[in-house]
Amino acid sequence: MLKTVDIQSLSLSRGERVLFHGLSVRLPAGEAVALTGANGAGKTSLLRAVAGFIRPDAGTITFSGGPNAGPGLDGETLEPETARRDGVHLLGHLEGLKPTRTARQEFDFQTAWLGGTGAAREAAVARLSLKPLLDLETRKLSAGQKRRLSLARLIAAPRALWLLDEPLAPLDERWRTVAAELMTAHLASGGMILAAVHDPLPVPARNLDLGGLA
Ligand SMILES: Nc1ncnc2c1ncn2[C@@H]1O[C@H](COP(=O)(O)OP(=O)(O)OP(=O)(O)O)[C@@H](O)[C@H]1O
Repeated sequence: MLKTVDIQSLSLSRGERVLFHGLSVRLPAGEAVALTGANGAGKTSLLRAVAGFIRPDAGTITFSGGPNAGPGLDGETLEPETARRDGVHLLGHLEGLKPTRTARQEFDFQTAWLGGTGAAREAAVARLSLKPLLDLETRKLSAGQKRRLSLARLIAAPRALWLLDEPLAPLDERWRTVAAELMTAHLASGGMILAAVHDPLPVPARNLDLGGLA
Protein backbone atom coordinates (compact mmCIF):
# COMPACT_ATOMS: atom_id res chain seq x y z
CA MET A 1 0.00 0.00 0.00
CA LEU A 2 1.17 3.53 -0.77
CA LYS A 3 2.24 5.39 2.35
CA THR A 4 3.30 8.83 1.23
CA VAL A 5 2.72 11.37 -1.51
CA ASP A 6 5.44 13.95 -1.86
CA ILE A 7 4.96 17.05 -3.99
CA GLN A 8 8.11 19.10 -4.41
CA SER A 9 8.53 22.53 -6.00
CA LEU A 10 5.65 21.97 -8.38
CA SER A 11 4.83 24.43 -11.16
CA LEU A 12 1.70 23.97 -13.23
CA SER A 13 0.25 25.82 -16.23
CA ARG A 14 -2.98 25.46 -18.17
CA GLY A 15 -2.86 26.98 -21.60
CA GLU A 16 -0.82 30.18 -21.36
CA ARG A 17 -1.50 30.73 -17.67
CA VAL A 18 0.81 29.71 -14.83
CA LEU A 19 -1.50 28.47 -12.06
CA PHE A 20 1.16 28.21 -9.36
CA HIS A 21 4.84 27.53 -8.93
CA GLY A 22 7.10 26.24 -6.18
CA LEU A 23 4.30 24.28 -4.49
CA SER A 24 5.45 21.67 -1.97
CA VAL A 25 3.39 19.43 0.30
CA ARG A 26 3.86 16.00 1.84
CA LEU A 27 0.92 13.74 2.57
CA PRO A 28 1.65 10.81 4.88
CA ALA A 29 -0.57 7.79 5.59
CA GLY A 30 -3.66 8.61 7.61
CA GLU A 31 -3.70 12.32 6.79
CA ALA A 32 -5.86 14.66 4.76
CA VAL A 33 -5.07 17.94 3.01
CA ALA A 34 -7.80 20.38 2.05
CA LEU A 35 -6.97 22.39 -1.08
CA THR A 36 -8.60 25.79 -1.07
CA GLY A 37 -8.44 28.85 -3.31
CA ALA A 38 -10.48 31.00 -5.64
CA ASN A 39 -12.36 29.63 -8.65
CA GLY A 40 -9.75 28.91 -11.28
CA ALA A 41 -6.83 28.89 -8.82
CA GLY A 42 -5.85 25.39 -9.96
CA LYS A 43 -7.29 22.96 -7.40
CA THR A 44 -8.79 20.56 -9.95
CA SER A 45 -5.67 20.87 -12.09
CA LEU A 46 -3.48 19.89 -9.14
CA LEU A 47 -5.65 16.83 -8.43
CA ARG A 48 -5.36 15.81 -12.08
CA ALA A 49 -1.59 16.29 -12.00
CA VAL A 50 -1.31 14.08 -8.91
CA ALA A 51 -3.40 11.47 -10.75
CA GLY A 52 -0.95 11.63 -13.64
CA PHE A 53 -3.29 13.19 -16.21
CA ILE A 54 -1.44 16.53 -16.49
CA ARG A 55 2.31 16.96 -16.66
CA PRO A 56 3.71 19.73 -14.46
CA ASP A 57 6.10 22.33 -15.92
CA ALA A 58 8.59 21.69 -13.13
CA GLY A 59 8.93 19.87 -9.84
CA THR A 60 8.06 16.32 -8.85
CA ILE A 61 5.17 14.24 -7.56
CA THR A 62 6.31 10.95 -6.08
CA PHE A 63 4.57 8.15 -4.26
CA SER A 64 6.27 5.74 -1.92
CA GLY A 65 5.28 2.62 -0.05
CA GLY A 66 6.22 1.58 3.46
CA PRO A 67 7.70 -1.73 4.54
CA ASN A 68 5.78 -4.69 3.07
CA ALA A 69 4.04 -2.31 0.75
CA GLY A 70 3.54 -5.00 -1.87
CA PRO A 71 5.21 -6.06 -5.10
CA GLY A 72 7.21 -3.25 -6.61
CA LEU A 73 6.65 -0.85 -3.72
CA ASP A 74 9.15 -1.79 -1.02
CA GLY A 75 11.47 1.17 -0.68
CA GLU A 76 10.67 2.40 -4.17
CA THR A 77 9.14 5.62 -5.37
CA LEU A 78 6.54 5.74 -8.11
CA GLU A 79 5.49 8.35 -10.65
CA PRO A 80 1.80 9.39 -10.80
CA GLU A 81 1.08 7.40 -13.98
CA THR A 82 2.22 4.21 -12.25
CA ALA A 83 0.61 4.94 -8.88
CA ARG A 84 -2.70 5.61 -10.61
CA ARG A 85 -3.02 1.95 -11.62
CA ASP A 86 -3.78 0.60 -8.18
CA GLY A 87 -3.03 3.32 -5.65
CA VAL A 88 -5.29 6.24 -6.54
CA HIS A 89 -8.99 7.09 -6.86
CA LEU A 90 -9.92 10.35 -8.58
CA LEU A 91 -13.45 11.51 -7.86
CA GLY A 92 -14.21 14.49 -10.08
CA HIS A 93 -17.11 16.77 -10.98
CA LEU A 94 -18.10 14.76 -14.05
CA GLU A 95 -18.18 11.35 -12.36
CA GLY A 96 -17.10 9.64 -15.62
CA LEU A 97 -20.52 8.07 -16.24
CA LYS A 98 -21.89 7.18 -19.69
CA PRO A 99 -25.40 8.70 -19.80
CA THR A 100 -27.25 5.85 -21.53
CA ARG A 101 -25.81 3.01 -19.48
CA THR A 102 -27.51 1.98 -16.27
CA ALA A 103 -26.03 2.69 -12.88
CA ARG A 104 -25.52 -1.06 -12.47
CA GLN A 105 -23.62 -1.36 -15.78
CA GLU A 106 -21.38 1.57 -14.89
CA PHE A 107 -20.77 0.45 -11.32
CA ASP A 108 -20.06 -3.17 -12.34
CA PHE A 109 -17.78 -2.10 -15.18
CA GLN A 110 -15.82 0.44 -13.16
CA THR A 111 -15.39 -1.68 -10.06
CA ALA A 112 -14.48 -4.82 -12.01
CA TRP A 113 -11.87 -2.80 -13.92
CA LEU A 114 -10.54 -1.46 -10.61
CA GLY A 115 -10.38 -4.97 -9.15
CA GLY A 116 -13.16 -4.73 -6.56
CA THR A 117 -14.26 -8.07 -5.10
CA GLY A 118 -17.88 -9.24 -5.15
CA ALA A 119 -18.27 -8.88 -1.38
CA ALA A 120 -16.79 -5.37 -1.33
CA ARG A 121 -19.02 -4.34 -4.22
CA GLU A 122 -22.14 -5.59 -2.46
CA ALA A 123 -21.13 -3.86 0.77
CA ALA A 124 -20.61 -0.61 -1.16
CA VAL A 125 -24.05 -0.86 -2.80
CA ALA A 126 -25.63 -1.39 0.62
CA ARG A 127 -23.65 1.43 2.29
CA LEU A 128 -24.72 3.97 -0.32
CA SER A 129 -28.29 2.53 -0.63
CA LEU A 130 -27.88 2.16 -4.38
CA LYS A 131 -30.25 -0.76 -5.02
CA PRO A 132 -33.26 1.39 -6.05
CA LEU A 133 -31.03 3.30 -8.49
CA LEU A 134 -29.17 0.48 -10.19
CA ASP A 135 -31.60 -0.06 -13.10
CA LEU A 136 -31.80 3.63 -14.02
CA GLU A 137 -29.78 5.08 -16.87
CA THR A 138 -27.19 7.37 -15.32
CA ARG A 139 -28.62 10.39 -17.21
CA LYS A 140 -31.69 9.99 -15.00
CA LEU A 141 -29.74 10.20 -11.74
CA SER A 142 -29.61 13.43 -9.78
CA ALA A 143 -26.23 15.01 -9.05
CA GLY A 144 -26.29 13.65 -5.51
CA GLN A 145 -27.24 10.16 -6.68
CA LYS A 146 -24.34 10.19 -9.17
CA ARG A 147 -22.01 11.23 -6.38
CA ARG A 148 -23.25 8.32 -4.24
CA LEU A 149 -22.42 5.97 -7.11
CA SER A 150 -18.90 7.41 -7.20
CA LEU A 151 -18.49 7.13 -3.44
CA ALA A 152 -19.49 3.46 -3.70
CA ARG A 153 -16.65 2.96 -6.18
CA LEU A 154 -14.18 4.32 -3.60
CA ILE A 155 -15.04 1.63 -1.09
CA ALA A 156 -15.73 -1.22 -3.55
CA ALA A 157 -12.14 -1.11 -4.81
CA PRO A 158 -9.83 0.22 -2.08
CA ARG A 159 -7.05 2.63 -3.05
CA ALA A 160 -4.60 4.38 -0.73
CA LEU A 161 -5.01 7.91 -2.07
CA TRP A 162 -8.39 9.55 -2.61
CA LEU A 163 -8.29 12.65 -4.79
CA LEU A 164 -11.65 14.31 -4.22
CA ASP A 165 -12.98 17.30 -6.13
CA GLU A 166 -15.69 19.06 -4.08
CA PRO A 167 -16.78 15.70 -2.65
CA LEU A 168 -19.71 17.00 -0.60
CA ALA A 169 -21.03 19.64 -3.00
CA PRO A 170 -24.04 17.75 -4.44
CA LEU A 171 -24.91 15.78 -1.28
CA ASP A 172 -27.69 16.46 1.21
CA GLU A 173 -27.14 16.28 4.97
CA ARG A 174 -27.75 12.53 5.22
CA TRP A 175 -25.21 11.66 2.56
CA ARG A 176 -22.71 14.27 3.75
CA THR A 177 -22.70 12.40 7.04
CA VAL A 178 -22.11 9.09 5.26
CA ALA A 179 -19.33 10.62 3.14
CA ALA A 180 -17.70 11.95 6.31
CA GLU A 181 -17.85 8.49 7.86
CA LEU A 182 -16.25 6.94 4.78
CA MET A 183 -13.43 9.52 4.85
CA THR A 184 -12.87 8.98 8.56
CA ALA A 185 -12.64 5.21 8.09
CA HIS A 186 -10.31 5.65 5.11
CA LEU A 187 -7.89 7.79 7.13
CA ALA A 188 -8.10 5.44 10.13
CA SER A 189 -7.01 2.54 7.91
CA GLY A 190 -3.92 4.45 6.74
CA GLY A 191 -5.42 6.01 3.63
CA MET A 192 -4.70 9.55 2.40
CA ILE A 193 -7.05 12.27 1.13
CA LEU A 194 -6.28 15.30 -1.02
CA ALA A 195 -9.50 17.22 -1.54
CA ALA A 196 -10.39 20.41 -3.41
CA VAL A 197 -12.98 22.22 -1.32
CA HIS A 198 -14.80 25.50 -0.90
CA ASP A 199 -16.41 24.31 2.36
CA PRO A 200 -14.49 22.70 5.22
CA LEU A 201 -13.68 19.00 4.90
CA PRO A 202 -15.59 16.93 7.49
CA VAL A 203 -12.37 15.30 8.76
CA PRO A 204 -9.26 16.78 10.39
CA ALA A 205 -7.14 18.21 7.58
CA ARG A 206 -4.23 20.52 6.94
CA ASN A 207 -5.04 23.41 4.65
CA LEU A 208 -3.16 24.17 1.45
CA ASP A 209 -4.39 27.45 -0.04
CA LEU A 210 -3.67 28.04 -3.72
CA GLY A 211 -4.79 31.64 -3.31
CA GLY A 212 -6.48 33.77 -5.90
CA LEU A 213 -6.04 34.11 -9.63
CA ALA A 214 -2.56 35.06 -10.78
N1 LIG B 1 -8.07 21.77 -20.45
C1 LIG B 1 -7.75 23.02 -20.15
N2 LIG B 1 -7.11 23.81 -21.02
C2 LIG B 1 -6.78 25.08 -20.72
N3 LIG B 1 -7.06 25.66 -19.56
C3 LIG B 1 -7.70 24.93 -18.65
C4 LIG B 1 -8.08 23.58 -18.87
N4 LIG B 1 -8.69 23.10 -17.78
C5 LIG B 1 -8.69 24.13 -16.90
N5 LIG B 1 -8.10 25.21 -17.42
C6 LIG B 1 -7.92 26.51 -16.76
O1 LIG B 1 -7.05 26.31 -15.65
C7 LIG B 1 -7.44 27.19 -14.60
C8 LIG B 1 -7.57 26.37 -13.32
O2 LIG B 1 -8.72 25.55 -13.42
P1 LIG B 1 -9.09 24.55 -12.26
O3 LIG B 1 -10.31 23.80 -12.73
O4 LIG B 1 -7.90 23.75 -11.89
O5 LIG B 1 -9.46 25.55 -11.07
P2 LIG B 1 -10.13 25.28 -9.66
O6 LIG B 1 -9.28 25.92 -8.62
O7 LIG B 1 -10.44 23.84 -9.50
O8 LIG B 1 -11.49 26.12 -9.80
P3 LIG B 1 -12.97 25.92 -9.19
O9 LIG B 1 -12.92 26.39 -7.75
O10 LIG B 1 -13.78 26.86 -10.05
O11 LIG B 1 -13.39 24.50 -9.37
C9 LIG B 1 -8.72 27.89 -15.04
O12 LIG B 1 -8.37 29.19 -15.46
C10 LIG B 1 -9.20 27.07 -16.19
O13 LIG B 1 -9.88 27.85 -17.15
